[in-house]
Amino acid sequence: MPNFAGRNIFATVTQDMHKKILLLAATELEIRPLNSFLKEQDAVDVLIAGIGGVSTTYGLTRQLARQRYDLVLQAGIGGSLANRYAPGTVAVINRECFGDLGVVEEGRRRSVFDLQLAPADAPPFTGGWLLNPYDGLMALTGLDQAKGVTVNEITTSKDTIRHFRNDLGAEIESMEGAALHYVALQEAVPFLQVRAVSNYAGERDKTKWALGASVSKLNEIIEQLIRAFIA
Ligand SMILES: O=C(O)c1cccc(C(=O)CC[C@H]2O[C@@H](n3cnc4c(=O)[nH]cnc43)[C@H](O)[C@@H]2O)c1
Repeated sequence: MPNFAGRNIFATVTQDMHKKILLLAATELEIRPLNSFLKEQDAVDVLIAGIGGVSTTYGLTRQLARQRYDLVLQAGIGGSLANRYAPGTVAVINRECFGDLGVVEEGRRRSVFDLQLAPADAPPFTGGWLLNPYDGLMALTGLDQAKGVTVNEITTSKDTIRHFRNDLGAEIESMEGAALHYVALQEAVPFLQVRAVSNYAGERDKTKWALGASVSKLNEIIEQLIRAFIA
Protein backbone atom coordinates (compact mmCIF):
# COMPACT_ATOMS: atom_id res chain seq x y z
CA MET A 1 0.00 0.00 0.00
CA PRO A 2 1.47 3.39 -0.92
CA ASN A 3 1.23 4.64 2.61
CA PHE A 4 3.81 6.54 4.63
CA ALA A 5 3.36 7.38 8.30
CA GLY A 6 -0.38 6.86 7.98
CA ARG A 7 -0.67 9.23 5.03
CA ASN A 8 -1.87 8.28 1.58
CA ILE A 9 1.13 9.45 -0.39
CA PHE A 10 -0.60 9.25 -3.77
CA ALA A 11 -2.89 12.00 -2.47
CA THR A 12 0.08 14.31 -1.96
CA VAL A 13 0.83 14.31 -5.68
CA THR A 14 -2.71 13.98 -7.02
CA GLN A 15 -4.87 16.96 -6.15
CA ASP A 16 -7.63 16.49 -8.73
CA MET A 17 -10.74 14.90 -7.17
CA HIS A 18 -11.94 13.47 -10.47
CA LYS A 19 -9.21 11.11 -11.44
CA LYS A 20 -10.01 8.66 -14.19
CA ILE A 21 -8.24 5.29 -14.38
CA LEU A 22 -8.21 2.75 -17.17
CA LEU A 23 -7.59 -0.74 -15.79
CA LEU A 24 -6.12 -2.81 -18.62
CA ALA A 25 -5.80 -6.60 -18.61
CA ALA A 26 -5.29 -9.26 -21.24
CA THR A 27 -7.87 -11.63 -19.80
CA GLU A 28 -10.85 -11.36 -17.46
CA LEU A 29 -9.31 -14.11 -15.31
CA GLU A 30 -6.46 -11.82 -14.26
CA ILE A 31 -8.79 -9.29 -12.61
CA ARG A 32 -11.77 -11.52 -11.74
CA PRO A 33 -11.32 -11.17 -7.94
CA LEU A 34 -11.93 -7.41 -8.36
CA ASN A 35 -15.32 -7.82 -10.05
CA SER A 36 -17.48 -6.57 -7.19
CA PHE A 37 -15.01 -3.84 -6.14
CA LEU A 38 -14.81 -2.54 -9.71
CA LYS A 39 -18.59 -2.35 -10.08
CA GLU A 40 -18.59 0.35 -7.38
CA GLN A 41 -15.77 2.42 -8.94
CA ASP A 42 -17.10 5.18 -11.20
CA ALA A 43 -13.56 6.46 -11.66
CA VAL A 44 -12.36 3.20 -13.19
CA ASP A 45 -13.00 1.89 -16.71
CA VAL A 46 -11.96 -1.67 -17.46
CA LEU A 47 -10.53 -2.83 -20.77
CA ILE A 48 -9.98 -6.54 -21.37
CA ALA A 49 -7.93 -6.22 -24.54
CA GLY A 50 -7.02 -9.85 -25.23
CA ILE A 51 -3.73 -11.73 -25.21
CA GLY A 52 -0.79 -10.28 -27.10
CA GLY A 53 0.65 -7.03 -28.29
CA VAL A 54 -1.56 -6.51 -31.32
CA SER A 55 -4.91 -6.73 -29.51
CA THR A 56 -3.55 -4.66 -26.62
CA THR A 57 -2.25 -1.95 -28.95
CA TYR A 58 -5.51 -1.83 -30.88
CA GLY A 59 -7.80 -1.83 -27.84
CA LEU A 60 -5.77 0.68 -25.86
CA THR A 61 -5.28 3.10 -28.75
CA ARG A 62 -9.01 3.02 -29.52
CA GLN A 63 -9.95 3.58 -25.87
CA LEU A 64 -7.50 6.49 -25.46
CA ALA A 65 -9.01 8.14 -28.54
CA ARG A 66 -12.42 8.04 -26.83
CA GLN A 67 -11.48 9.07 -23.30
CA ARG A 68 -8.65 10.85 -21.51
CA TYR A 69 -7.24 9.03 -18.45
CA ASP A 70 -5.06 10.17 -15.58
CA LEU A 71 -3.62 6.68 -15.30
CA VAL A 72 -3.55 3.52 -17.38
CA LEU A 73 -2.96 0.64 -14.98
CA GLN A 74 -2.05 -2.66 -16.62
CA ALA A 75 -2.59 -5.72 -14.44
CA GLY A 76 -1.24 -9.05 -15.60
CA ILE A 77 0.63 -12.23 -14.84
CA GLY A 78 4.00 -13.05 -16.33
CA GLY A 79 6.93 -15.42 -16.43
CA SER A 80 10.03 -14.79 -14.33
CA LEU A 81 13.52 -14.76 -15.79
CA ALA A 82 15.17 -13.89 -12.47
CA ASN A 83 15.56 -15.81 -9.22
CA ARG A 84 14.59 -12.71 -7.23
CA TYR A 85 11.09 -12.88 -8.77
CA ALA A 86 9.71 -16.21 -7.60
CA PRO A 87 6.17 -17.22 -8.56
CA GLY A 88 3.72 -15.24 -6.41
CA THR A 89 5.84 -12.07 -6.29
CA VAL A 90 4.66 -8.80 -7.81
CA ALA A 91 6.66 -6.03 -9.45
CA VAL A 92 6.13 -2.80 -11.34
CA ILE A 93 7.87 -2.77 -14.72
CA ASN A 94 10.16 0.22 -15.21
CA ARG A 95 11.34 -0.60 -18.74
CA GLU A 96 10.12 -2.82 -21.53
CA CYS A 97 11.35 -4.15 -24.86
CA PHE A 98 10.08 -6.24 -27.74
CA GLY A 99 11.96 -9.53 -27.32
CA ASP A 100 11.16 -10.98 -30.72
CA LEU A 101 11.32 -7.94 -33.00
CA GLY A 102 14.37 -8.87 -35.05
CA VAL A 103 16.06 -11.96 -36.37
CA VAL A 104 17.63 -15.19 -35.13
CA GLU A 105 20.68 -15.75 -37.31
CA GLU A 106 23.24 -18.51 -36.81
CA GLY A 107 21.75 -19.13 -33.39
CA ARG A 108 22.11 -15.49 -32.39
CA ARG A 109 19.15 -13.23 -31.66
CA ARG A 110 19.50 -9.64 -32.85
CA SER A 111 16.95 -6.85 -32.47
CA VAL A 112 15.89 -4.38 -35.16
CA PHE A 113 18.14 -1.90 -33.33
CA ASP A 114 21.15 -4.24 -33.43
CA LEU A 115 20.47 -4.68 -37.16
CA GLN A 116 20.23 -0.89 -37.53
CA LEU A 117 16.83 -1.26 -39.17
CA ALA A 118 15.46 1.25 -36.64
CA PRO A 119 17.14 3.95 -34.54
CA ALA A 120 17.37 2.82 -30.91
CA ASP A 121 16.75 6.36 -29.66
CA ALA A 122 13.84 7.41 -31.84
CA PRO A 123 10.79 8.10 -29.64
CA PRO A 124 9.24 6.31 -27.88
CA PHE A 125 12.43 4.23 -27.56
CA THR A 126 15.47 5.08 -25.48
CA GLY A 127 18.41 2.85 -26.23
CA GLY A 128 15.96 0.29 -27.63
CA TRP A 129 13.90 0.30 -24.42
CA LEU A 130 10.44 1.67 -23.65
CA LEU A 131 11.09 3.38 -20.33
CA ASN A 132 8.37 4.28 -17.86
CA PRO A 133 9.23 7.94 -17.17
CA TYR A 134 6.75 8.23 -14.27
CA ASP A 135 9.34 7.53 -11.58
CA GLY A 136 7.22 9.11 -8.85
CA LEU A 137 4.22 6.93 -9.64
CA MET A 138 6.34 3.78 -9.74
CA ALA A 139 8.02 4.64 -6.44
CA LEU A 140 4.67 5.29 -4.78
CA THR A 141 3.51 1.74 -5.54
CA GLY A 142 6.17 0.52 -3.11
CA LEU A 143 6.79 -2.44 -5.46
CA ASP A 144 10.14 -3.71 -6.67
CA GLN A 145 10.95 -2.36 -10.12
CA ALA A 146 11.71 -4.93 -12.80
CA LYS A 147 12.75 -4.93 -16.46
CA GLY A 148 10.19 -6.47 -18.80
CA VAL A 149 10.45 -8.25 -22.11
CA THR A 150 7.43 -8.80 -24.35
CA VAL A 151 7.01 -11.67 -26.79
CA ASN A 152 4.38 -12.89 -29.20
CA GLU A 153 5.17 -16.49 -28.41
CA ILE A 154 5.72 -17.62 -24.80
CA THR A 155 9.41 -18.47 -24.56
CA THR A 156 10.38 -22.09 -24.06
CA SER A 157 13.87 -22.12 -25.61
CA LYS A 158 16.69 -22.17 -23.05
CA ASP A 159 18.90 -20.12 -25.41
CA THR A 160 16.26 -17.39 -25.68
CA ILE A 161 15.74 -17.36 -21.91
CA ARG A 162 19.52 -17.02 -21.46
CA HIS A 163 19.61 -14.18 -24.01
CA PHE A 164 16.74 -12.28 -22.37
CA ARG A 165 18.24 -12.76 -18.91
CA ASN A 166 21.94 -12.28 -19.59
CA ASP A 167 22.14 -10.02 -22.65
CA LEU A 168 19.04 -7.87 -22.13
CA GLY A 169 18.90 -8.09 -18.34
CA ALA A 170 15.17 -8.71 -18.57
CA GLU A 171 13.46 -10.07 -15.46
CA ILE A 172 9.78 -10.63 -16.30
CA GLU A 173 8.31 -11.84 -19.59
CA SER A 174 4.80 -11.04 -20.76
CA MET A 175 2.89 -10.82 -24.00
CA GLU A 176 1.44 -7.29 -23.58
CA GLY A 177 3.77 -5.10 -21.53
CA ALA A 178 5.64 -3.38 -24.37
CA ALA A 179 2.36 -2.59 -26.13
CA LEU A 180 1.20 -0.63 -23.07
CA HIS A 181 4.51 1.24 -22.80
CA TYR A 182 4.60 2.02 -26.53
CA VAL A 183 1.03 3.36 -26.73
CA ALA A 184 1.08 5.24 -23.42
CA LEU A 185 4.40 6.92 -24.26
CA GLN A 186 3.12 7.94 -27.69
CA GLU A 187 -0.10 9.28 -26.16
CA ALA A 188 1.66 10.89 -23.15
CA VAL A 189 -0.64 9.16 -20.66
CA PRO A 190 0.72 8.24 -17.21
CA PHE A 191 0.91 4.48 -16.84
CA LEU A 192 1.92 1.62 -14.59
CA GLN A 193 2.48 -1.99 -15.55
CA VAL A 194 2.01 -4.27 -12.55
CA ARG A 195 2.99 -7.92 -13.10
CA ALA A 196 2.52 -10.84 -10.78
CA VAL A 197 4.80 -13.77 -11.49
CA SER A 198 2.76 -16.88 -12.25
CA ASN A 199 5.63 -19.09 -13.42
CA TYR A 200 9.29 -19.28 -14.27
CA ALA A 201 9.78 -18.52 -17.99
CA GLY A 202 9.97 -21.72 -19.99
CA GLU A 203 8.05 -23.78 -17.43
CA ARG A 204 5.14 -25.44 -19.24
CA ASP A 205 4.15 -27.80 -16.40
CA LYS A 206 1.11 -25.96 -15.03
CA THR A 207 1.36 -27.82 -11.70
CA LYS A 208 4.53 -25.75 -11.14
CA TRP A 209 2.74 -22.47 -11.82
CA ALA A 210 1.37 -20.28 -9.02
CA LEU A 211 -1.57 -19.04 -11.08
CA GLY A 212 -4.09 -18.70 -8.24
CA ALA A 213 -1.62 -17.14 -5.80
CA SER A 214 -0.29 -14.70 -8.37
CA VAL A 215 -3.77 -13.55 -9.41
CA SER A 216 -4.82 -13.11 -5.74
CA LYS A 217 -1.73 -11.08 -4.89
CA LEU A 218 -2.02 -9.05 -8.09
CA ASN A 219 -5.64 -8.16 -7.34
CA GLU A 220 -4.90 -7.25 -3.73
CA ILE A 221 -2.25 -4.80 -4.92
CA ILE A 222 -4.33 -3.41 -7.80
CA GLU A 223 -7.21 -2.68 -5.42
CA GLN A 224 -4.85 -0.87 -3.02
CA LEU A 225 -3.36 1.16 -5.86
CA ILE A 226 -6.77 2.17 -7.21
CA ARG A 227 -8.01 3.16 -3.74
CA ALA A 228 -4.88 5.21 -3.12
CA PHE A 229 -4.95 6.88 -6.53
CA ILE A 230 -8.56 8.00 -6.37
CA ALA A 231 -8.55 8.90 -2.66
O1 LIG B 1 -2.33 -23.20 -20.91
C1 LIG B 1 -2.94 -22.91 -19.86
O2 LIG B 1 -3.65 -23.71 -19.21
C2 LIG B 1 -2.78 -21.56 -19.32
C3 LIG B 1 -3.38 -21.22 -18.13
C4 LIG B 1 -3.21 -19.96 -17.64
C5 LIG B 1 -2.45 -19.03 -18.35
C6 LIG B 1 -1.85 -19.42 -19.52
C7 LIG B 1 -1.03 -18.50 -20.29
O3 LIG B 1 -0.36 -18.89 -21.24
C8 LIG B 1 -1.02 -17.12 -19.88
C9 LIG B 1 -0.51 -16.14 -20.96
C10 LIG B 1 -0.83 -14.76 -20.43
O4 LIG B 1 -0.14 -14.56 -19.21
C11 LIG B 1 1.06 -13.86 -19.40
N1 LIG B 1 2.14 -14.82 -19.15
C12 LIG B 1 2.16 -15.66 -18.09
N2 LIG B 1 3.29 -16.35 -18.08
C13 LIG B 1 4.01 -15.98 -19.15
C14 LIG B 1 5.28 -16.37 -19.66
O5 LIG B 1 6.00 -17.21 -19.10
N3 LIG B 1 5.69 -15.76 -20.80
C15 LIG B 1 4.95 -14.82 -21.42
N4 LIG B 1 3.74 -14.42 -20.97
C16 LIG B 1 3.28 -15.00 -19.83
C17 LIG B 1 1.00 -13.29 -20.81
O6 LIG B 1 1.14 -11.90 -20.73
C18 LIG B 1 -0.37 -13.69 -21.36
O7 LIG B 1 -1.30 -12.64 -21.27
C19 LIG B 1 -2.01 -20.67 -20.03
